[in-house]
Amino acid sequence: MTPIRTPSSGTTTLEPAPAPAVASARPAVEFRSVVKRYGAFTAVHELTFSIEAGTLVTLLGPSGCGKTTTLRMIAGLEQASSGTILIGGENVTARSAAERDVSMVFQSYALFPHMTILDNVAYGLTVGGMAKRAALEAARDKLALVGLAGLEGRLPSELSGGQQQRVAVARAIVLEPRVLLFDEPLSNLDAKMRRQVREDIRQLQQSLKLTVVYVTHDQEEALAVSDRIIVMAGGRIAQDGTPRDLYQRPASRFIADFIGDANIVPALLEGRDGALGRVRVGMATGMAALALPHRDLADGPVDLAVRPNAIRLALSQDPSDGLPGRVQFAAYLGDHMEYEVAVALGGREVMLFARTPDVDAPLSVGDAVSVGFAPRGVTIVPP
Ligand SMILES: Nc1ncnc2c1ncn2[C@@H]1O[C@H](COP(=O)(O)OP(=O)(O)OP(=O)(O)O)[C@@H](O)[C@H]1O
Repeated sequence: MTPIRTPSSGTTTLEPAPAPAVASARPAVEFRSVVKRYGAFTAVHELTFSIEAGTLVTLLGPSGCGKTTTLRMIAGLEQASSGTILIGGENVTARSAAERDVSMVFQSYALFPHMTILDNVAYGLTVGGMAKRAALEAARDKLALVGLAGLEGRLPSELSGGQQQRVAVARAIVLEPRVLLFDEPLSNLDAKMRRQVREDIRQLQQSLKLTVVYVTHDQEEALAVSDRIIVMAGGRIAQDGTPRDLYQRPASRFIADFIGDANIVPALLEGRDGALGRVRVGMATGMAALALPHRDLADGPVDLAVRPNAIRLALSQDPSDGLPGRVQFAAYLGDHMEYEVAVALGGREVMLFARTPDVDAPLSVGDAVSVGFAPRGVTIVPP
């Protein structure tokens, strides 16, 4: 019998253990038109997605978009108002948290303060009926796996935040759940530890082929750890794709701006050749047309998402060199410069945010510049 323990649901005994969270043909998690209402308020609208076993999928979005509610519905800590939730192909919609064979790692770690970390990790196994000795052995193995060999006898208070987070991960994986859930696991760590722990989580997930659903509001973290990202906004999916899809082919202005910074620049799509469209920026200038995927949009005004590092700045007032602009702000950041440059576009002044590697010959506030775009890092965004 396999126990599953979520700090808010207590410890319960489950059905005989199915296979651990390794890859299989069926989706590990499937949502079919799942809705969550709180009274008259709909927090999650008709959500449909599936998560392949052995992958790490992130639910990403701004505060209040419904990602935690979605994660908690996978865990069984919230019940869906309607729709169907499947885990490993089984309909678990009506099952409690204890009956779903999932494990959740919480922001707060939720370790037992009076127990050694070895006992913390072994706890769920012994409660589930495993002999103490075997449970301690399995716990020791998992602690070694997360890099904590030698510290088994310590209390949680004798560990750093990053180490406590690893204990929480060991405690979750020792149960060999079908799906491992992470709720903003790095939010209590400082910037340096965040990077380290996120790399550890990703490596562990890949080496054990774990199925992980991961919630964060931090787009960089999502890009760094995920096989796939489901971006949510207002309780709906705004885009579902690989990190590369989201960055290179954002489905909307919202995604372009949320995944990496983007300048939204008005432009004109004026013809096409195969998949590429001819795009003109700043009609009154000599800037050459860009050849960009037209994404099946009609000719006419379009928005471009221009990444800050795709902006090229040169000291020049010649309009044939690019769009005329003026530096409004400059900051030195060690390995790159950041600028804000005002350009006149589409009859209004647009402020562009640029990042350039040239720290040795920086531009100054007030400099007249010509602004060009490197095609890599520029994409047409659907309205
Ligand atoms: N128990 C509840 N009762 C009423 N409304 C709730 C409840 N739980 C969540 N909500 C609402 O549902 C919406 C989605 O909440 P959720 O916690 O899923 O968002 P989130 O994207 O995880 O945000 P955050 O990053 O701030 O945690 C929010 O508007 C929230 O106020």
